[in-house]
Amino acid sequence: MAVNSDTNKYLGKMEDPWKEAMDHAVAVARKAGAVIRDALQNEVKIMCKSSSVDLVTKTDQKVENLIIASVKEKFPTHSFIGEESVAAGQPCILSDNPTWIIDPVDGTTNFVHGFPFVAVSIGFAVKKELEFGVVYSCVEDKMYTGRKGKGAYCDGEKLQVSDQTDIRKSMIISELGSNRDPETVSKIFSTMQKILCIPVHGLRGSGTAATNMCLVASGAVEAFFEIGIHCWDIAAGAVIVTEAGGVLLDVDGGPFDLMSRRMVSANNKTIADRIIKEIDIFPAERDDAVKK
Ligand SMILES: O=P(O)(O)OC[C@@]1(O)O[C@H](CO)[C@@H](O)[C@@H]1O
Ligand SMILES: [Mg+2]
Repeated sequence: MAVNSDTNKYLGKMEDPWKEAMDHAVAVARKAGAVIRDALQNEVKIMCKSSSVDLVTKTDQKVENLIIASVKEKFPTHSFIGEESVAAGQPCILSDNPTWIIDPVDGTTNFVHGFPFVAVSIGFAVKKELEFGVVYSCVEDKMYTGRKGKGAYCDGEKLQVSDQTDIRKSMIISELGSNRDPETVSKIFSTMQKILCIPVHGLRGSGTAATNMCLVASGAVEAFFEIGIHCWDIAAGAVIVTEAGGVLLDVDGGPFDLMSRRMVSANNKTIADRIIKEIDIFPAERDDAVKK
């Protein structure tokens, strides 16, 4: 049967209603990454947000504005949750509307120190369900993508999590975070100590949650866990990990909740459950907590 090009277009859209949005995310993430790379050549002026170790720069704000303006022009009805917009007082509520969840510079501390792991992270959710994720690790120039039901890729190569089920042969990645409350820091260290002493092969941290999740998806590490991350750090990575065959759980073993600021992402449930056994949970206010 002959199919004319209009029908093809229609069928194409039916096959993937968010293809255009995802292609746009990849293009704008690449553009944003080039801005970050350029900025790395210059002296960076540092500002602080919630504390002296919660850093932000003009580049974070410039890149977030660039991404939002470019998406708004193409998809004017869509909603946004962006790290710097939330810091400036915008609400952090995930509605049913198509929503872009953006971390313009994941790894700002790395960025200001020239530590070479910085990512642009763009997740996209519809009816509160994540549809695709794009993480551009811009210093390495690696483009990671995940599309619900269609797999995860890095620069066109299909990603697959590690098949390791033995925690003693595993490499784990986590972060120390930016909370310097001594009680919280000691819980983070005690969790890391217990995991190290299982013993695991190694414990790492890249300084960017989005990159950490891509490392789980690539099979370079078996798991990444953290309490204190935000939805913009992990929305894109969540799709990339699950599409590479991995699992996402809450740190208490319950279902993953994007807005809860707690997550274990792993190659499989055996590894995730083993890590969960060692996590000393501490409180972190939800991203969507109603502000008084
Ligand atoms: O502020 P940024 O640079 O976008 O986020 C960086 C980051 O340190 O914040 C999270 C919470 O600690 C970490 O997992 C993540 O790597
Ligand atoms: Mg971040």
